[in-house]
Parts: sequence; C-alpha cells; structure tokens
Amino acid sequence: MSHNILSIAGTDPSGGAGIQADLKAFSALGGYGMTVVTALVAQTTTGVSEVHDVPAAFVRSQLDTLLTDVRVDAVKIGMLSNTEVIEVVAAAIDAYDLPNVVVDPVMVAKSGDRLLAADAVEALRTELLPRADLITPNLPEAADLLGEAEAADEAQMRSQAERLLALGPRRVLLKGGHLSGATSTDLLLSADAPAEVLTAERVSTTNTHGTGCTLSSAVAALRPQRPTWSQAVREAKDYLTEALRHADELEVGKGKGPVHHFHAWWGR
Ligand SMILES: Nc1ncnc2c1ncn2[C@@H]1O[C@H](COP(=O)(O)OP(=O)(O)OP(=O)(O)O)[C@@H](O)[C@H]1O
Ligand SMILES: Cc1ncc(CO)c(N)n1
Repeated sequence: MSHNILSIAGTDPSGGAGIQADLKAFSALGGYGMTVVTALVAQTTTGVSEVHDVPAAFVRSQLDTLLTDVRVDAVKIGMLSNTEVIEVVAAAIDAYDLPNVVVDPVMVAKSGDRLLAADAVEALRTELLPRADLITPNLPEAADLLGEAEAADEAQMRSQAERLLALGPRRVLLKGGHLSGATSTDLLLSADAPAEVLTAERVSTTNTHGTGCTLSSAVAALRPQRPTWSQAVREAKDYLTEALRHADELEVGKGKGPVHHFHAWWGR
C-alpha cells in the first residue's frame, strides 16, 4: 500500500530546507509526497533575503482543493508565517480529520532570520499544538513556546518537554541539536508511553541547513509504515544522522549546506 504524505510549509530555492527538503525525505523513505505552500522564501545556504507570504485564503484554497480529492496518511507542518495561516491550517486538520499530524514549530532559520511573526507564537501554542500528534521543537523554539530561558542540559530539556506536553500535543520530540558535545541527543515524551532518550553521534559538518525539516518529514513519512511513533521517530533520527554523515559529498553554496537524502537511503 502506498502512503500519501503532505507537507504544509515554506520554500527554499537551494533545496536544503522547507518544502524541498520535505519532498526529498518523503521520497527517500518510500512516501508519496504532496505540498501546500505557505510562503515563498528567497533563501539559500547563507540566509534569508526575503519572505513573500501566501495569502491565508489561498493556503485554504490549496488545502480544500487537495483534500477533497486525495487521501492523506500523514502530515508534516513547517513554516506557517503568521496567525491567519495558522488558523486556516488548524481548521483544515479538524475539517478533514487529518491523521498523524507532525508539527515542526518553525520560528527562526539557522541564519537567525524570522520565519514566523513574533505575534503568531501565541496562535501556534493555542491553535496548533493541541491538534498535533507530535511536535518537534528545537531548544530556542521550546523556550519561546514556554516563555522561558533555553534549556542548557538534558535535565532542563526533560522538564521543558514535560511542560510542552502539558500544552496539549500527544507527543513531544525536543531536539538537542543546539547543545554541544560528542552526541546530539533528543527527548521523546508522550502522555501514554515512557520517556525515551534518543542519542546519535554528533557529526562534524557545517551542512546542518534543514536538519529539523528533514527529521520531522522523515517521521511523517515513516509513521504510516511503522507500528509505533517510537519506531518511526528512532528510524527518522537514524536516517537524518546518515544524511548528515554524507552531507560533505554535496557541493551546494558557500554557507551552511544541506544534508544528503538519497545517499542516506541507498547507503543503508
Ligand atoms: N551535527 C549533528 N550531528 C548529528 N545530529 C545532529 C547534528 N545537528 C543536529 N542534529 C540532529 O538534527 C535534528 C535537528 O536538530 P536541530 O535542533 O539542529 O534542529 P533545527 O534547529 O530545528 O534545524 P533547522 O532549523 O536547520 O531545520 C535533531 O535530531 C538533532 O539531534
Ligand atoms: C521554508 C523554511 N522552513 C524551515 C526552515 C528552518 O530551517 C527554513 N530555513 N526554511
């Protein structure tokens, strides 16, 4: 049986993050990829130069047009830009009863540029988080969602993940990529299963553009093919680590380059 995986996100012309990265991860992991674009972003490996928001009414039009025709088996939600788009996406999750909703609460690009309006964080917290089966914040996003300082170690990550779970998502994957050390450790917390610590070797590479997009998309692609969220998340992290290991084979741009999707899959 084939699985249809939808990405609702912004674009990256350099192909390393956003919708382009999502499609690569879906394909590499055996999903059939589909997209609803929320924002056109002029960005590359060195940063963002301009963002052109898609009007919320047209985001709704894309969703309605697609979802009245095609069955969706999992959804990855990335950059949403503003409150109006968040409201449209939240309404679509309800109206079409979308399954396996993975929310990557994208706020700021690795380059430091904002991808979500500061006044939209509240809508993300109240409208989208409670509708998510899994949220995948990095440490700055977790801090912003909770109105707290950034976690500085695993113990603080654990208590922040618990407070994020209390905001309503069924599960939280808190990503520790922004800490330093020999490993890159994430925490998976859920209301109905024991907490899990996911540790991977920290790959020495500057090609870290789109790691978050890749991980959340890999989880969405794998979830319909695996019996549990835990299995989908663990395999997605292995996939990302493999894609990071082969990232230096790519020659893309002068800044933080992308990870290598296809090699990661065929190399397994
Ligand atoms: N150098 C690295 N080696 C191995 N794993 C890494 C490395 N950097 C990040 N990761 C892993 O990549 C995933 C994404 O982590 P991170 O916290 O960097 O996400 P992010 O900031 O949302 O990424 P982006 O904004 O670029 O999409 C996590 O599973 C993290 O542990
Ligand atoms: C469109 C888009 N989504 C997410 C990120 C996060 O890295 C990015 N840089 N661009």
